[in-house]
Amino acid sequence: MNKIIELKNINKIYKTKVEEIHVLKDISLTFNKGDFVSIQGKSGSGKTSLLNIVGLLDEPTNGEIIIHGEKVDYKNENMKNIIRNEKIGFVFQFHYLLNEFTALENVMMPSLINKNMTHEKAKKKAKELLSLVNLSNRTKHKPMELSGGEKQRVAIARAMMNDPDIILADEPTGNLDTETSNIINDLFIKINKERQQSIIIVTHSLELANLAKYKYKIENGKFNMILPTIKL
Ligand SMILES: Nc1ncnc2c1ncn2[C@@H]1O[C@H](COP(=O)(O)OP(=O)(O)OP(=O)(O)O)[C@@H](O)[C@H]1O
Repeated sequence: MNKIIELKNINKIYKTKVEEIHVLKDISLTFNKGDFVSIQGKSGSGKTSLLNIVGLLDEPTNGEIIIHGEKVDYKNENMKNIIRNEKIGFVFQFHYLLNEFTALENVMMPSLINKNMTHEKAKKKAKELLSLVNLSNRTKHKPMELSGGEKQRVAIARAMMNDPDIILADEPTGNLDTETSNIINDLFIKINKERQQSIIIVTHSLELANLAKYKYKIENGKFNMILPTIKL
């Protein structure tokens, strides 16, 4: 198996003026290449906290993260930026597309920031990704001219621009109706199957969670695998 991300004894404690909230308690987990993982849990259980730690958007209070066999050094901003830009794609509940740019330019953005390919190559690749998410007919539209589901599909295409090993999605269908959510769900399955990209999804949607190969639930700061029900 090909380990992509390992979490070792991760704790997250938020300290406010009035209290300390111990959100994640000694969590150890491994994500492998091609894994499709869903994370469920009650509101406030720590799902986003965990995803932010996996995506290096936040630091754990203690514990280690190892990415491709290399321990993350939180003091090393350069290392964190490289991992965030090259190895991880993010999809959030809100699309965070830039309103002044077209769908095509939004998808190209990560590679323009990374400067890892020519403008022409980036354009070609962004077009291919928009075709993958069935939006070839919307490349010149700006976010205001797209529906909610279309915006989210552009955001997914953008997350894939740098060929990340892993896509982290936080409530990606949270703002969408059932029909549009199903389109997005199918898209995640397609990406995972055809491109072998690992996907970790935080969701309240049972439908989406149930598509995953590995299902977890966070309860009282602990991570528990939901085992398949065996019919006798
Ligand atoms: N920066 C912070 N400072 C203090 N407390 C925080 C901070 N961020 C999150 N928390 C608290 O940590 C807990 C976990 O938050 P988190 O956002 O991870 O939950 P969640 O499971 O994603 O919730 P939801 O499903 O509602 O989005 C919550 O009780 C929240 O109030």
